[in-house]
Amino acid sequence: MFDNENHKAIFHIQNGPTFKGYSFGHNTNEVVSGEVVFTTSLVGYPESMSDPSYKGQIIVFTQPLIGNYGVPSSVEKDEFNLLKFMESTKLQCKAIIVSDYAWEYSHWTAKESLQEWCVRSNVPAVGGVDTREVVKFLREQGSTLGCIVTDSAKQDMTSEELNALSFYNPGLENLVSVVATKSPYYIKSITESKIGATPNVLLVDCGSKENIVRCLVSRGANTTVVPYNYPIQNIAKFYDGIFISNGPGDPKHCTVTIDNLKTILNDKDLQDLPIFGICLGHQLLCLAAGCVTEKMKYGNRAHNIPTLDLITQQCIITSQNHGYVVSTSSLVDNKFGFKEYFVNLNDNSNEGMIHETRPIFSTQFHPEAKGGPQDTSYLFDNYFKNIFNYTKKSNSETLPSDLVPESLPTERVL
Ligand SMILES: NC(=O)CC[C@H](N)C(=O)O
Repeated sequence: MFDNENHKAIFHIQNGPTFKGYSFGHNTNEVVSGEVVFTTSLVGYPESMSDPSYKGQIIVFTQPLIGNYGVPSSVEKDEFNLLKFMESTKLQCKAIIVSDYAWEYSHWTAKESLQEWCVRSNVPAVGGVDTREVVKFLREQGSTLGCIVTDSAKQDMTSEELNALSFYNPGLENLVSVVATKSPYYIKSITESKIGATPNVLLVDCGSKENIVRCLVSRGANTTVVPYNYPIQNIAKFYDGIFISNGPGDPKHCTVTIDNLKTILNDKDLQDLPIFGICLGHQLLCLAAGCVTEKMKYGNRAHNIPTLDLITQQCIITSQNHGYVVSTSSLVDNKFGFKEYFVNLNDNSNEGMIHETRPIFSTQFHPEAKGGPQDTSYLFDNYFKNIFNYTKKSNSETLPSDLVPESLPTERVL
């Protein structure tokens, strides 16, 4: 369908090297820029590229051959009315960089090529780049901004000219407000919960991956999803558990969510309420508990990161995608009673926290694993054990009218 194997493209890292390759995605007269990050995952490019946490980022895939199994349907739904293959309704990252683009693809789920997906989503894609060289630079220099030039008339730009361009920096923006649902929606579980009564979970959407919702409803929870800035402290008492999702950007931009969580942590009537957070959700919970987050040199993005469970002393292999991290020292002697739960065995960075007595824990890695190994799905089971042990203090109040399940949409509101 496309014949742009010879369409030249430039990938330039701000104040760093320039790579000349070919464009196999969206071609534009404009220069496209963002934060350059690399992932060492071997599979799962459709899941990564549709993960809202990658908003504003240019993903460099170190797996040299990308595109060989095509792209599955971006609209097909499963039995819960959730997207079957994608982690959100859109291709979320700013652009992609690969070594070798596979012009031919084959897979039973494939509906289109990676090129077709990128072109119709207006996402630039550059092939023919020495991605090993890119990673060597980023590991020394740290994550940095970069740009892509696909305009044929601009292929002679010098690195001085490229450095003089203005680069978009996603770290400066509250991207959670861009990707999160705009108003509440509701997913009814059609699975029998293991304990008879169907629990009701409140999911705080900061840019949730579709599989996080699936991990909840497939275990039997009716799930109400609310935007990141919804005043959850006022409605937490109506639910059997709170869940805080993943999401893009610097966690410090989500001050509303942090403040709301702080109120919940301090509420005497909610001391037994189960809470679970993943990635950005972990960072927000930690910030609410008085911890500190910082930007990592180049982040952890991979599907095989060894992590130690400090309670069982077992090593688990985890799926990760983050550029910020909770400072471990800020978890020591935590005034809310939290302690470190998991630690990264590659770089010793924090991978989770757990409360000493309350049913609250969170992880920096991704137990929902799309893509990635499912070693840590037991954490969703532990969350459900907490939910089943929790007996809500009976309250005679009724649910606010904007959260009555029957009147809510059944998919995210964008
Ligand atoms: N996957 C995520 O939730 C990422 C969290 C946060 N945006 C980070 O990069 O650290």
